[in-house]
Amino acid sequence: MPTVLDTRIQNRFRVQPNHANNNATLHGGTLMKWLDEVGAMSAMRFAGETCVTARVNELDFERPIRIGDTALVEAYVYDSGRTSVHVALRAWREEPRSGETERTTASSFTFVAIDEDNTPVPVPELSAETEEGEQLRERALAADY
Ligand SMILES: CCCCCCCCCCCCCCCC(=O)SCCNC(=O)CCNC(=O)[C@H](O)C(C)(C)COP(=O)(O)OP(=O)(O)OC[C@H]1O[C@@H](n2cnc3c(N)ncnc32)[C@H](O)[C@@H]1OP(=O)(O)O
Repeated sequence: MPTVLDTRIQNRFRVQPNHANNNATLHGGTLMKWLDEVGAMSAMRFAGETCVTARVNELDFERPIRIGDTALVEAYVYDSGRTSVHVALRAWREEPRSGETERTTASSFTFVAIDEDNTPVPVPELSAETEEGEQLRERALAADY
């Protein structure tokens, strides 16, 4: 039975001028793409199957990420259904020299595990196991991803 912490994946992206919007900050669509990529990795680690994005739940752009910052994206599975996988997503801007971070974004995406014919397939049960896993799960269920 996979645990919440087994599914926790972080990735960093260097925010370059070609990622900018007209405000010279990171384009929200680019960030959504990065959230989707890291979220899918987390869902697949949990399911042991290919997963596709079925739904982008609420997505809050709380703070901008500047060009030259590092975008730190974290995903973990906090709930599952028969074939669906619910992934909490958060992003931070990270100052590359100091490592200082500020949370910028919170969301959750729903993925569905599928077979080679694109038919939904069952996923395992999720275990919190540790206190940290339980805290992450509770935070996401309370919608503070
Ligand atoms: C470069 C800069 C440019 C920027 C520009 C912006 C970029 C911004 C990027 C954003 C990122 C977007 C995301 C892209 C990432 C891909 O490109 S992935 C490809 C896009 N996704 C797809 O093509 C999936 C299309 N959908 C499907 O194939 C089918 O609906 C699915 C998901 C396989 C489900 O099949 P189904 O026949 O509906 O299955 P069904 O048995 O009814 O339901 C199965 C389960 O799915 C759940 N489910 C089905 N539909 C949904 C739904 N809509 N919501 C929630 N759950 C659902 C059901 O509740 C059920 O759950 P369980 O009870 O089993 O746990």
